[in-house]
Amino acid sequence: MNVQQSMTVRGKDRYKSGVMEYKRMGYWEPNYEPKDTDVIALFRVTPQDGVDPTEACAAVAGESSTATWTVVWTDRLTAAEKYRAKCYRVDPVPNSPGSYFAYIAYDLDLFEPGSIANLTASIIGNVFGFKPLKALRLEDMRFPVAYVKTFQGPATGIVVERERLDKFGRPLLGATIKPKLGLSGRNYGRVVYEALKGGLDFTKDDENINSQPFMHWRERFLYCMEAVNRAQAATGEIKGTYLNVTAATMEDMYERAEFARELGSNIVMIDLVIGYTAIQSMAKWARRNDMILHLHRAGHSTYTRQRSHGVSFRVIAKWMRLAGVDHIHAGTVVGKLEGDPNTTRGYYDICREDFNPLHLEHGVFFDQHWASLNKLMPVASGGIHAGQMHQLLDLLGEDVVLQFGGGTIGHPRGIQAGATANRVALEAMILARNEGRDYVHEGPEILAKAAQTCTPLREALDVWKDVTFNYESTDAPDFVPTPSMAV
Ligand SMILES: O=C(COP(=O)(O)O)[C@H](O)[C@H](O)COP(=O)(O)O
Ligand SMILES: [Mg+2]
Repeated sequence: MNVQQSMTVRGKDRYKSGVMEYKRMGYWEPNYEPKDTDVIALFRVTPQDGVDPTEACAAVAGESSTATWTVVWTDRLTAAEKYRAKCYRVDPVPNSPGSYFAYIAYDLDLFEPGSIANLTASIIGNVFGFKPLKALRLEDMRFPVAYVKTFQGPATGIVVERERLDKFGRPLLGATIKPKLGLSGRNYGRVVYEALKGGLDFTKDDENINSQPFMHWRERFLYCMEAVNRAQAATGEIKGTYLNVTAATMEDMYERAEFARELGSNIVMIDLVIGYTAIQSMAKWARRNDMILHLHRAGHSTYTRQRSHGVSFRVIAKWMRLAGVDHIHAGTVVGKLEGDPNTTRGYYDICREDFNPLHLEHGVFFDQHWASLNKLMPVASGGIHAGQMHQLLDLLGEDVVLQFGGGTIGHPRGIQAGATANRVALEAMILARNEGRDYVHEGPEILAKAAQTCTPLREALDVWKDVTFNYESTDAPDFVPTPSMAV
């Protein structure tokens, strides 16, 4: 669709004062072959009516690298050709008139090593507010190995997490304490104890539990760790509770994390809303202190959910693997929150594989080597219950934390019973899978059989059997990938 030759103005005309189209300033280079060492970003660009698509895509390259709206002679003091990001390919988005995929290559030297803040200041810095665009979405990114190697990656990783917990061969089980807000420290600790004693591996503070008047953070930490210790003693298993250290300042977060460590916690938690630099700081702290770092993606849906504008969660997942968290909420598919199966599968692969091959059906547009960065444990959380165990295992695999908040605490016979129902459902499903049974199709039967000797499971299945969340996905691709889209 595009003029397939460079339109870059060369010679002395290039630096004459005045406004020049971005595609003529050198930000559209259709013959450019991206180097192995380039960072690549794929944007979905929706230009305003009447704006030439190639110019809009070139502008995205320009505004996310070196350009401003007019020619500046000071470009000549730099290696401008190298530092200019180059849009090298523009494809119309299939079935979506007016939208274009823009592939943009950035020289590695544009980025400070090991800094998500610096990366994002370019890639999502100014450009999302650029007036000639109606909408802009960052769909995917590819990072060269040399760049990946400048990041710490997950502080602990899946392998070491399992070794520390001494739990193998099955998903881990967790629960978010409910109600999210209002419990006193003592009552909160009681919920933690019962959930862990009933059979869960982890409990979790919710995203908005920090240090409110009804329960200051030290109170929460003290009661939660008492609960963990008692549950460990009662069950002989290692247990954990994600103590949310999210706070207003880094100093406060370090203070809270250090107190969690002093009390013997094996895990702390942060929210995505603390920002990339704070996340990287906490990842380094977690590595130094032998702590697992759980990330709740609080806030992400404000910019990940719409197909045409924002940042895809697959990109956030990549940034977070680089940044160095150990757990990341990545969707449930069957639960209450957004999650198209194929797209979610792509997020899980980004967290757990050494190498992600291009897989358009899963929304993965590039090969990505992870250069031995640790693997990141995805967390499935939000409106799930024991009756979905076969689907969860099938869709999400084994290296995942399945978190049932309401699906534990809302059990008719209480929290311990809710936890037991989930643990028994999981163990029954793992046994069936290991015996080679077709557990996906026989799932309901397998659960019913286990429920014959487990009253809590029977009650859980009875109370939640009809609960499903079948809504149309807002994030699933609205196009069918074609082979020509493979780079
Ligand atoms: O409180 C919950 C879930 O509670 P419940 O299990 O009672 O529904 C979590 O904050 C959400 O799962 C976050 O969503 P995501 O994991 O998609 O970020
Ligand atoms: Mg929550």
